[in-house]
Amino acid sequence: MSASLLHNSIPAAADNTTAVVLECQNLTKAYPMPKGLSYVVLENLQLSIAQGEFVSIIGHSGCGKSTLLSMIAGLNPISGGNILLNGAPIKGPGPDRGVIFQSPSLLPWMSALENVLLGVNQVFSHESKLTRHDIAAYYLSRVGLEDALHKKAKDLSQGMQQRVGIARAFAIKPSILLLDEPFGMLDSLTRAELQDSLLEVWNREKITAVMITHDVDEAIFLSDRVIMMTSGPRAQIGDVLNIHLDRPRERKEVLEHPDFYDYRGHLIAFLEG
Ligand SMILES: Nc1ncnc2c1ncn2[C@@H]1O[C@H](COP(=O)(O)OP(=O)(O)OP(=O)(O)O)[C@@H](O)[C@H]1O
Repeated sequence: MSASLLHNSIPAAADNTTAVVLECQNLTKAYPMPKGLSYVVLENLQLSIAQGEFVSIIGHSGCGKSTLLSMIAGLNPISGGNILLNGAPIKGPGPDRGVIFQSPSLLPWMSALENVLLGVNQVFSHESKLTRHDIAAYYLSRVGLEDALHKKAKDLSQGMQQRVGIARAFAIKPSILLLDEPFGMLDSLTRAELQDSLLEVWNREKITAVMITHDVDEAIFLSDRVIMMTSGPRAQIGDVLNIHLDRPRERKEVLEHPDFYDYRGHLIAFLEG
């Protein structure tokens, strides 16, 4: 198969000269309430994410993080403003967005390979069956599942199922990855292993990513930028922290980096403030 199908040539670092992939302009979301009232979760939120950036979003429970991500995914209608993906307004879900939820929701009776192929077959329908198989198998092997391609999803551990979820999202070669607390249900050891796997495959592809997390260490380890949301209602972006740690990153080096505890202190102070 052609190498271009397996490897993106997206620039490694996002800077001011890099193209904007995602833009939220005056984004507002209000949920209807009884008696004709509405609950304004987000109001006039502005957010711009450059190509190849890995951005995490943190904020208190209920501030509207999942609401924001679900609107970018096209699964939740916006109430005001705009969300532009590669300059075009988002009108609904689409394969240009790879979504990784806390629970991967695989089809339990299908193998790991078949689950990944569901998306690959749709997006690469013009490719041969062999090429589509190779794409799915490649991404499963990148997340450490080369020996589990034919195992049924129902027979995989929770961590392995989430690995399939990661492979499935990367394999469709989306413009942007949307991760909603992807490791929230895993024990701490599995969580660290999955973070390493995600980073390993992300380092090769540098697909623009937006991740919601409650874990400040995870946010620092994975991100170029951490966005801190104020508490709702009418949540906004309260602060932004740029993470200037070299890539590729190793967990031990990040934890021992002299700036790590400053970053951590900054994020925790915001959350406690
Ligand atoms: N479909 C809905 N209808 C009405 N209100 C909703 C709906 N979905 C979410 N909300 C409310 O909007 C607010 C934001 O919810 P959201 O799930 O986006 O927050 P969050 O920051 O992701 O929370 P958490 O960190 O706990 O996952 C909450 O007050 C929630 O109760």
